[in-house]
Amino acid sequence: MIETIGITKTIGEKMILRGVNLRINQGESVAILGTNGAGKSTWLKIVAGLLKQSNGDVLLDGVPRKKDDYSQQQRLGYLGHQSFLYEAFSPVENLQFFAKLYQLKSPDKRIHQLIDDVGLSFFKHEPIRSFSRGMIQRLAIARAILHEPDVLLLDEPHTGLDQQAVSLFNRLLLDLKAEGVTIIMVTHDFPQINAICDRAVILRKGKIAEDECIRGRPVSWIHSLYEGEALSS
Ligand SMILES: Nc1ncnc2c1ncn2[C@@H]1O[C@H](COP(=O)(O)OP(=O)(O)OP(=O)(O)O)[C@@H](O)[C@H]1O
Repeated sequence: MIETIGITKTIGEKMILRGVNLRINQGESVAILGTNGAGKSTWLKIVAGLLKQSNGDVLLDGVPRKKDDYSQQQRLGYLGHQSFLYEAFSPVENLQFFAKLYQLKSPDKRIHQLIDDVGLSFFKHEPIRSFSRGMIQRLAIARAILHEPDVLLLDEPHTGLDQQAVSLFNRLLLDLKAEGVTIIMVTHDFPQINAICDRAVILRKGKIAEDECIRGRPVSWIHSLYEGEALSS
């Protein structure tokens, strides 16, 4: 379970988050929505431990989140706007490097399987510096789930993916969801929200404006919720 209690974030004069209270249970799949600049990525980075909140608490199964807590870090997979990959390395070498960081035992089979799963097996020994944006994103997805986290924090994960990669990735996410992995996805992509998520949280100006179950709802309803209309209709 992930809980953020009264999270605020101020940078300089700017108050980006204004008291975000959110509880997400293990196995939930939640979309975090909001207009540009609403504070979605900032909130996600705080949960990921990449950014420190100004006030408030982040709890992971009731335990305060600490940046250097290795066992907490091990449970989370984060995919942000930066890939964290090394361009001189091939897909295999990149994943071997991260497997070492996560101290995975005998990771080779999983590395090759994941490269296969994201459709990069043909390029697995080529340095990624010549890869397209979508290919990098495919590998970044593999990197984020390499250590089998039970909470996935995804910031606009479908960006740059072609239709085939979107389908591959969604299938992968749905498999993880079926295994009980928590999925928290910042996105503007309504069809993908509809395909993956059961709950939508809408941030407006650094605060939660809506928090609704969207299971079985059409994309148009989620749109209305986003626009602030659904509850009155
Ligand atoms: N390091 C920083 N210094 C100053 N302002 C920042 C910093 N990081 C974020 N901000 C500001 O905080 C606000 C929220 O940013 P954030 O990236 O969290 O928004 P977002 O909801 O993810 O937006 P988008 O949909 O555009 O990705 C923005 O106005 C942004 O300019």
